[in-house]
Amino acid sequence: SKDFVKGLTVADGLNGSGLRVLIVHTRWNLPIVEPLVQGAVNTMKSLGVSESDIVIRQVPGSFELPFATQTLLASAKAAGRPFDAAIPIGVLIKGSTMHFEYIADAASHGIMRVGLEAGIPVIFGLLTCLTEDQALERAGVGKGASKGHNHGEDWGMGAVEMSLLAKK
Ligand SMILES: O=c1[nH]c(NC[C@H](O)[C@H](O)[C@H](O)CO)c([N+](=O)[O-])c(=O)[nH]1
Repeated sequence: SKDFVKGLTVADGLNGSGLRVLIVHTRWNLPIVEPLVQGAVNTMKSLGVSESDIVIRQVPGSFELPFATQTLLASAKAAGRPFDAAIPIGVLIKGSTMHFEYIADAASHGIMRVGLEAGIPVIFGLLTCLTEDQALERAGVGKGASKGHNHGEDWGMGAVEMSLLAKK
């Protein structure tokens, strides 16, 4: 039976073999970012993507994700080893100032623009949470009994699906 997670169903026939995927993740909120990265990697490997075709790089925070994704996609293409998709991963947790809103807005618009301009699917791997507990649950490491659902898995699946869509 297909996993049904809030409107997300597993697309049929997702074969990721031969795809190259870039993951750029933040060091901010790393204890939550790490399980998200692992969830994306494990899901992509389960869909046939080779571990050696998954390149993982890191940046300080979410505000740096658009630039890093843009420049790494461009340099891989220039080197003749283009990526089929990119998954920028960051966790924004609302603090006591408006910093969160400005970064969340800038990073989300930036990430969207990078994908459209590069013509390469860029998955929205940003958690924008009001509390740390919300973020932990969405990384599948919640403190409650359920532990939540690791959204990194959805992002890995989306990267494979969108790569195949772009190749058709
Ligand atoms: O990834 C994050 N970066 C954050 N700030 C750093 C920002 O992304 C940049 O790295 C920094 O402003 C330097 O450019 C965060 N907060 O400030 O709350 C946050 O929650 N998450």
